[in-house]
Amino acid sequence: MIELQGLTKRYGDKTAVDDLTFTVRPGVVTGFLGPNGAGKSTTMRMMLDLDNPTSGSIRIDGKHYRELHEPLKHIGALLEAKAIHGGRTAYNHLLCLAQSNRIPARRVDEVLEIVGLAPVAKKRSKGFSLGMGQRLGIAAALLGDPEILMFDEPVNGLDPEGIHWIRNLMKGLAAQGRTIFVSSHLMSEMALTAEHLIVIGRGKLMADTTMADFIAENSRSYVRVRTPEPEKFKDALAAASIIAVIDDEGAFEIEGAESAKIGELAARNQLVLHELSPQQASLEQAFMQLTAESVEYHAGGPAAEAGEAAAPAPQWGAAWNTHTGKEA
Ligand SMILES: Nc1ncnc2c1ncn2[C@@H]1O[C@H](COP(=O)(O)OP(=O)(O)OP(=O)(O)O)[C@@H](O)[C@H]1O
Repeated sequence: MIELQGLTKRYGDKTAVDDLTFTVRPGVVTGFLGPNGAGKSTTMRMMLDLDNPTSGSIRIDGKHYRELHEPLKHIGALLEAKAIHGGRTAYNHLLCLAQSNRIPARRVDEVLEIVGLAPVAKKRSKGFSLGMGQRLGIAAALLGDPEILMFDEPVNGLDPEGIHWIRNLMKGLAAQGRTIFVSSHLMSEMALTAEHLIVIGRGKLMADTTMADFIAENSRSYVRVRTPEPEKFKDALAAASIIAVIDDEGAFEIEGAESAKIGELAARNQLVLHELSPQQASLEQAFMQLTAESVEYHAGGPAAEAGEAAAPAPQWGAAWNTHTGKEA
């Protein structure tokens, strides 16, 4: 479980993360959404102790990251596949991580098997494709067999097979009772993967709810009807006091009535229907609706704010030795 309480991060007078309070629970995939610049990466970096909050706190299974004894055994993360030292073989890369966290070497073979890299374990990661690099990053995240896993944009640049694989991996890990927290810009992918959603905009919490409720609450649902007898259908609707609007294609859009009721109404009036379909917005439409106001830079809008030079970021994992060394 990951618990955020009043988490705030300011860079000068810019508030990147603004008083975030939420809990990421085990057993489900929780999606982390927000427009560009909303503060997702900053939040994830603070969760991994790569950045200090200005105020507020983060608890990983009840403890601060620094209090975790061998953090890799509690929380694993895929931030950027590029962080891998290209000169090493996949096996050696993982072995170094394992050794610095006192994880037995046999676990390296296990994770290579899980991510499907066993056949190329002795190859240098320099020659790896993007998909192989992602798999290696995931192998590193799984190394300590942690109960909590975080993935920042895990499917970026992957082919459909790779996307499918990561989706099933995350769902499988959640089904084992682990806590899975994942950010992605690909709404259609998120809709297939996540059961719960945390949505932020301009650093603030905008939604903390199930996927189904998020879509229902932030979009319009209606029944779409096409008929070759629109005038008669209009009369039938009017007689039943049902209000409809007609779209550009001449189809009826009816809110507040179930499709069964509309179908029965048409049957009673002996009307032919060519379409009778309940319409539910996609996650993307619901997301756009909710976050329209909080998008930092619209297309064609103002350029990035001046003076926002981002400091080079420490890599996650760089401090593993220090932490375990200090507290071992
Ligand atoms: N080191 C830094 N110094 C100054 N400003 C920063 C720094 N890091 C992030 N910011 C600013 O904080 C805000 C949040 O950035 P962050 O990268 O966390 O957003 P994000 O939701 O991950 O965006 P994206 O989806 O584009 O990756 C942005 O306005 C960004 O410019």
